[in-house]
Amino acid sequence: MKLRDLFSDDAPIDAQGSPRGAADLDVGGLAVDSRAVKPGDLFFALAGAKTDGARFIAAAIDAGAVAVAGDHAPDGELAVPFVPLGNPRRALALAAARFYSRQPRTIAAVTGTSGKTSVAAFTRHIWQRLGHAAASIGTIGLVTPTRSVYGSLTTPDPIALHRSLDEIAGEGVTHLALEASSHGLDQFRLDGVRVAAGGFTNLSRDHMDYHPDVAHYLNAKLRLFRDLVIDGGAAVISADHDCSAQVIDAARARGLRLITVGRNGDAGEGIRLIEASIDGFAQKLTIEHAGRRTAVHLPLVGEFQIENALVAAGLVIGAGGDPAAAFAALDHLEGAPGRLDFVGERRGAPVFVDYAHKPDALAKALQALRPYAKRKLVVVFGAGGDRDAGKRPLMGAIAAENADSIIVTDDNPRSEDPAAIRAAILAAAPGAREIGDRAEAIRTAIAALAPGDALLIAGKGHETGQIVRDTVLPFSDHEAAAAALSTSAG
Ligand SMILES: CC(=O)N[C@H]1[C@@H](OP(=O)(O)OP(=O)(O)OC[C@H]2O[C@@H](n3ccc(=O)[nH]c3=O)[C@H](O)[C@@H]2O)O[C@H](CO)[C@@H](O)[C@@H]1O[C@H](C)C(=O)N[C@@H](C)C(=O)N[C@H](CCC(=O)O)C(=O)O
Ligand SMILES: Nc1ncnc2c1ncn2[C@@H]1O[C@H](COP(=O)(O)OP(=O)(O)OP(=O)(O)O)[C@@H](O)[C@H]1O
Ligand SMILES: N[C@H](CCC[C@H](N)C(=O)O)C(=O)O
Ligand SMILES: [Mg+2]
Repeated sequence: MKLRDLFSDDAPIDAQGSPRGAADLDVGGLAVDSRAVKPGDLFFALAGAKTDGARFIAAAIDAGAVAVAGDHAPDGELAVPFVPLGNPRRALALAAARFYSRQPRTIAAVTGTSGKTSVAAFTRHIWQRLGHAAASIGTIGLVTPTRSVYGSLTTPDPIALHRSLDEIAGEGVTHLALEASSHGLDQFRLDGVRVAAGGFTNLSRDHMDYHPDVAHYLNAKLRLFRDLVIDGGAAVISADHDCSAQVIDAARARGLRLITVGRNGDAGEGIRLIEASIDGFAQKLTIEHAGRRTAVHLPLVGEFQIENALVAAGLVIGAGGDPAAAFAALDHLEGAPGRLDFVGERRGAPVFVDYAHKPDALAKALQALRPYAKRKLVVVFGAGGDRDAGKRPLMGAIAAENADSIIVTDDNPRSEDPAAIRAAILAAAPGAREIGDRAEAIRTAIAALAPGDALLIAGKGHETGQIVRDTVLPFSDHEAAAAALSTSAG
């Protein structure tokens, strides 16, 4: 592709010392990491959290970059043309969208502190039931009708993202549900994606190691509605939270089609939850949309899954799906792997694996399981190293308040001292036990289960490794629980 075709008119590529004719240069690929540059690539030098890509321009050119783009030209002469950009991350995403030009024709994206992975999976399930070739991209990777590929980021970087969109569109995927993380939105990773419907679940404390304050965190999420959903698109917003009004205002300001969901959802355009009750490991709901009531049998544990299911149904409707068919599909939803996943029972006490690794999620997961614990509600959890340290005592206090028995263990200590992470949680959870080895913590918890108890193993969900320093040790809560369940007598 020609260099000129990667940029829109607001990126004047012939300016600032670029040699004449640079616009006609053939670009073979895009790169943001000098170590990944291939001959013929355009290298984007991005200022980052840890270092500045401008430091690696020489390395990128040595590796074969035919042009460089960035917000400031480096000192001295460059052997290749330089493209000056006001917002290089956004320009990168838009260039990636031009370079990898195909996208599934219907794309929905969901943001919020908790529930994104679940909503993306549910949206994919509903579309599939409606007969579409549907995929999802997020924390659990890329899932299409034919394959599943694990990815390390919730919202992939723009080059990987647009490459995937182009690839799956080529494979016939017509519908895609995407997770929009606050990092992804803040770093413009999703710009250039044609989002027909945006969803919002909720907002609570997370990522305070990245965002300077909650307002910044919310503003990053609001970019989905302010900047990304296409004109005339839909905004599907859970209406039951303090922050809901701000999200609704942002969507209104854009003139998006508003679909509010939940107990405060609009019973006309939106989806109002009229009533909900637990039915074993499922829930019975009555919802109202367009003045019509529908009974739903949601085959999932956890009140929070109602919010996720309604946002997913709203996204399907907002992207043009038939409401009655979308609601009928809710009776067949499957939870995303590792989200309040029932993995077995000992002496009649159910054991669940869940991905709650932040305060509100832990509270919601424990509250969701309370009805299943006639006797003790037991929780095994830890907190990640090199992540927001402020959430550790909050999670300790939430466990103390919502569980009857607590084992604090390790969850990806990364470069930190695992004992110090545990100590920060334990300080707020008096009486909790400390067992650093996660497999042993799970074994101990399962061995002690008695009839009437319920166990929540929280924090790792679908993960398959324990990150200790630079090493990822194979570890799965599912496997650890299965092993403990099979060896525990009774
Ligand atoms: C803090 C953060 O979000 N960093 C993201 C950011 O990296 P960065 O630009 O800040 O990286 P940097 O290390 O400072 O380097 C600056 C630039 O120099 C370049 N470089 C660096 C070294 C070199 O030798 N050559 C070179 O060219 C880098 O490629 C980069 O372009 O941009 C990169 C490209 O898009 C991302 O891969 C990277 O995600 C890192 C790996 C990450 O761990 N991110 C996590 C925190 C994240 O994004 N999580 C969210 C949320 C998950 C959730 O909600 O739970 C997610 O969407 O996954
Ligand atoms: N709507 C919700 N409200 C509160 N808590 C929720 C909600 N949905 C899920 N959770 C909790 O959050 C955990 C993570 O859920 P999920 O993976 O769907 O969210 P996510 O937003 O993708 O999270 P992450 O940003 O960590 O990928 C669940 O295991 C559960 O404990
Ligand atoms: N995307 C999240 C996942 C956290 C999962 C938890 N197991 C941990 O390691 O803290 C993060 O990287 O912060
Ligand atoms: Mg997720």
